[in-house]
Amino acid sequence: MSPAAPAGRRRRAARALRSARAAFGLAVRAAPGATAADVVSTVLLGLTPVLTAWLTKLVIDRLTTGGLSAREVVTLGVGLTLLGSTAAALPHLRRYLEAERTRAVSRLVRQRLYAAVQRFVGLARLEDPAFQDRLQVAQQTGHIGPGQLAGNTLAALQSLIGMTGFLGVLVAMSPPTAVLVLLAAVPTLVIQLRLNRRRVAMMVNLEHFQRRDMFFAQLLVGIPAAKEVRLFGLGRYFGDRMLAELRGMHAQEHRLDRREMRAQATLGLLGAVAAGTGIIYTVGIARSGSATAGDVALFLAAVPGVQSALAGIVGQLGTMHQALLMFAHYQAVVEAEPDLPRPAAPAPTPALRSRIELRDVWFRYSPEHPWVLRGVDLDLPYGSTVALVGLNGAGKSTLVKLLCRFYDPERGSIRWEGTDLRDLDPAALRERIGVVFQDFMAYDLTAAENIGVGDLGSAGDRDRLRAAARAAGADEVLDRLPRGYDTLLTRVFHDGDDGCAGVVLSGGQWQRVALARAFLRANRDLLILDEPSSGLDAEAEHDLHRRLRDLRTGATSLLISHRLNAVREADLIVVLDEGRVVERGNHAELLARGGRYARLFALQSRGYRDPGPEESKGPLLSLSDI
Ligand SMILES: Nc1ncnc2c1ncn2[C@@H]1O[C@H](COP(=O)(O)OP(=O)(O)OP(=O)(O)O)[C@@H](O)[C@H]1O
Repeated sequence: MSPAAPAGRRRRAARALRSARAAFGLAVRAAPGATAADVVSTVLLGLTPVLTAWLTKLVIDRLTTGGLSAREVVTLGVGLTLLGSTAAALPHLRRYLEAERTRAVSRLVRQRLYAAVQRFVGLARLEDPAFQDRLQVAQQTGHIGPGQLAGNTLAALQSLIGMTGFLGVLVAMSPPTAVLVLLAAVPTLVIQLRLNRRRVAMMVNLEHFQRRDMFFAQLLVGIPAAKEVRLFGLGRYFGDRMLAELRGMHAQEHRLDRREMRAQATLGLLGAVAAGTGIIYTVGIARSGSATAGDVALFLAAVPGVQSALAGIVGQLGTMHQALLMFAHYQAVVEAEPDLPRPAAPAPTPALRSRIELRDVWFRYSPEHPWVLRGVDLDLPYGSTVALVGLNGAGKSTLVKLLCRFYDPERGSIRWEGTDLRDLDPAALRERIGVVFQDFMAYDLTAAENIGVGDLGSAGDRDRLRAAARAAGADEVLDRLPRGYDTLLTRVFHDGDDGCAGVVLSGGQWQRVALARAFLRANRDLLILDEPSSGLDAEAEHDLHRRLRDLRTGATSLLISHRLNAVREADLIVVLDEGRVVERGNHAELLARGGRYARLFALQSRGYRDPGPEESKGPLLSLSDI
């Protein structure tokens, strides 16, 4: 055996111990009263079978020797009845206490898990598939672990008390049988622990299958994909892919189940042989007169008593081990290092009064990905509107993510009033920014909530919500909804009170709601609009840009748009190509330069005019070119 093996085992044991301590701590903190009451019930329940067997032996011995007085009959009867009542009632009390504890633990664990996820201020961790797998395991099993661990420990304690009592009896009556029964349990314990490790490894491994299975199932039943699934006839295709994932999972489970079944059956056989040997031995000594009938009865109760208690302990240890291994994933998420370094003493984030500077910014999503930004130098001066244009994939939205500090540049720096974003508190920085993301969220909430989440401090102020909606051109649409601003904007949920279904907004209407959300933060220092008008009709777009002009007065804004007409009034237009700034200037300067911007602008404006004789000679692009 290599010297690394014991070290690995020690590390595993130390990790398990740490997880166990954390899990117990959580269970006790979540439900101290229920846990204490459960401990008392457990001790009582553990003592009951041994005391019952002992009283039964006394009854049999007294009966066979003929010395049972009326007083003893009453005493033994009352004792047996009390023990019977305890054995009958306490399991129900324990079930109730366990349910109470499970609920309390579930609340506490979830609260900690989601608080931990919120600590990841960036996006990289959430976009890592391996971390997502772990997060899913933590979500599904983290809340079970501590409760289950406490429950299993108490059950094991109950078995241990019972076993100790019966073992005492066995040792007194037949030490070799006691040793045999104990030895028979050792392989069970070892094999059970090994099987558990395999099961947990399999469960983690299956998580990826499960997420894909859920993904295909969601495509089949969810609303977002319903149109394409029907039109393209994808139901069968996605159904087959879902079943393939399910088959993959079941094949792994099947292999492990078979292995477990074989191991359990062999171990059961071993236990039966040990018990049989012990019984033959005791009946033998009873026949020779060295034991009473009561002793035989007690022995007959003690052997299966020890065995079932041992099996119980091994089973409980197995489940505890499994719960611990699963809980370790929860622990790993809760204790994960922050995804972005946060300064111990963040610099204050001042109001924007001079500029935001990007200096030689290089960025890629990971070392395996290509560079997305390659040495970008850019200034966003206070009070100006900078427009960012470029072809698909040029890196525009990525630059927005860096400005919000969802990621850090790999090289170079972004400075806010001269301070590197890495030295600021991300929350304080984001407080100063209002954004409409290209892939903005459509929340399955009411219209008022959909706007209010833009600034929770103003969410209850209906006048401010209306003003933001008016600025985004959404007020009229929302007013006409069945319940006005209180209408649910979804078909996924209905109003819990009267079952009133929500409504579905059009793409452009949603975009106005998202704009209203950003306008609720309009007093922020930097307003970023990533494709704010892509879904709007021509009239609404014209209207929006007029409003934006008013709103931008005195504010600093970054505008991203493929519609060059929408950015022509910007103070500075920056053309990004494959992560590099290739042109910069105002609209007139860029047109005069006759470069990439001028070509793109000519191309777009040509599309709005009747083609002249030269232009109508042929299409720029036909479907056959694709
Ligand atoms: N989370 C991510 N992980 C890995 N690569 C990404 C991620 N997000 C974007 N990319 C890649 O980065 C490049 C730039 O994407 P980005 O969204 O910044 O382009 P864009 O200029 O905004 O494009 P568009 O005009 O189409 O919105 C693309 O090649 C894209 O595939």
